[in-house]
Amino acid sequence: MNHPHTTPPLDPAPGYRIADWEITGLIGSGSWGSVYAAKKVVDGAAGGAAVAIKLLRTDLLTPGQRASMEELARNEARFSTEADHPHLVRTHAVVTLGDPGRPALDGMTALVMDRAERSLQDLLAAGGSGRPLPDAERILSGVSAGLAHMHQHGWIHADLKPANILLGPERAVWLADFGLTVELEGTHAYVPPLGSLDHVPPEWWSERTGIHGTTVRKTADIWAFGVLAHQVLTGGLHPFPGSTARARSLAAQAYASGSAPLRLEDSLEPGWRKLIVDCLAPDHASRAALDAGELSRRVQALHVERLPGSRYRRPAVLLVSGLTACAAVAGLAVAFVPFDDKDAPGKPTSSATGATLADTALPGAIPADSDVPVTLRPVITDAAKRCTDKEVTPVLLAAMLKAESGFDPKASRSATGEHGIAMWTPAVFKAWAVDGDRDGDKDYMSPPDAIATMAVFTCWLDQRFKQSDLRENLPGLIAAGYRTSDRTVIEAGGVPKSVRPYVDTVLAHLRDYTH
Ligand SMILES: Nc1ncnc2c1ncn2[C@@H]1O[C@H](COP(=O)(O)OP(=O)(O)OP(=O)(O)O)[C@@H](O)[C@H]1O
Repeated sequence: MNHPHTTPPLDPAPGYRIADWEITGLIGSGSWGSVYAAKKVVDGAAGGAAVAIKLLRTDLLTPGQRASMEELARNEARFSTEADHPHLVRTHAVVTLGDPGRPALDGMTALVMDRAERSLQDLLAAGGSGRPLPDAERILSGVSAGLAHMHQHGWIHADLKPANILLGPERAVWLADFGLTVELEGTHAYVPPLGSLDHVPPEWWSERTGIHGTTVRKTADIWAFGVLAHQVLTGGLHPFPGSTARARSLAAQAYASGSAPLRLEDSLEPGWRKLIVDCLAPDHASRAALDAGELSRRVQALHVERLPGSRYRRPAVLLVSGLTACAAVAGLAVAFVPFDDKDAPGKPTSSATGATLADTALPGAIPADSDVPVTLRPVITDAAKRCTDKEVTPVLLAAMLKAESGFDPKASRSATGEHGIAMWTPAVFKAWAVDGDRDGDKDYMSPPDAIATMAVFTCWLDQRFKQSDLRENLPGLIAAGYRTSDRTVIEAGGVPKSVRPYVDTVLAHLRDYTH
């Protein structure tokens, strides 16, 4: 952020305890706080899960700065605790320090978060420029999914930049730093006049700053994403020329006013170039055509991951009429696109399995001789691609669907209010719903919607368990979490007794599909 200063660390020494955690060292300092490495205290010693603790300070400030900084601290605490998505950093606790003996710390807010290994900024700083980061598309895919979730809930991040993207264990990608996050009031909200010069949209400079602050709209995040995507795909190059942030922002304003063209790096692939051009539409109105949900869908479609040891590229989740193999399921067409380096798009699908050759090479692919209905196979395979975590595979989803409903799209358990092929309860489905067939609505009785939503939810469960240091028998834990809840499994420290028979059934199906 473009803040007046970076605060000196507060230096709570290693060994200092904050609620159930013990500080082990300083990670770094930002504009209004410092972040410390810490560990959970277990049996009196700091031997538990690793976390990061951000101490938000409001000392060292003039009274004028203090008011807006206190608001930022409140914001950060509020949005951090409400954020609940695999691509938003998770906050375990917000603690107000009570330490009258240390006035510098007394009354300070501490956010206890999942600990990242590095930020995207660190990764960009370490790499040479001109080449995409090794994991560029996967990172952008996570960022766009997190952003879509925020916008869907009416929040604007308002400070999207590489320093605020954290990269965690197990290849996690988290949006972080919710200090400037705001909730929409109608079509816009107000933030204090802060933000990274390199990532604010050109209209930011001409928006009035009133008593509420500066106007910010969702399209500001879309612009910031465009800048960030350009940086990630070119090893750090900003889309606008200039050796200082001020010069680059002037170049962006010249482009927005029509006096200079947009010149993106030649090396960008056409699909990405088009997406970045759309994100960097010169004004709010033209940028508003692209909402974060659509942005995320386009990014997922461009996210083509190379599988180690495979000559195939992982198929993107994409609708391309004319190139698709369609499977009619419950009267709905599900499209899916094979990708291969050498072969032309539209590579034939195997009519026996409904899956592409590339798909059968995917880890966890549904075997040709299984009892999974042929029409469902591409739907399940497609759904599994929504999750980049290796545990969520087509065979795991298939095993769960078999245990849930025996693959019956009309299944229903009225006693528990569970319906459809994935046995969703409508309220839970609503919270996670994905439009799997992209027909404009999300329906738990529609197999593509129900299965895509199952994939996204199981992906989140998988990440929740890994973050809670539950790593053994993840397929079993995922099945248990699906039948109960993430919290029940985490509190039980494994598969709860009540769902053991169900989990055993899922694991038996999984074995059938993998042996
Ligand atoms: N959850 C986390 N896990 C590990 N490191 C973190 C975590 N959150 C922040 N950090 C790191 O701590 C340092 C300080 O972060 P902080 O958010 O306070 O400031 P910043 O983002 O660098 O700057 P500013 O707040 O001014 O934008 C950064 O290096 C950041 O990458």
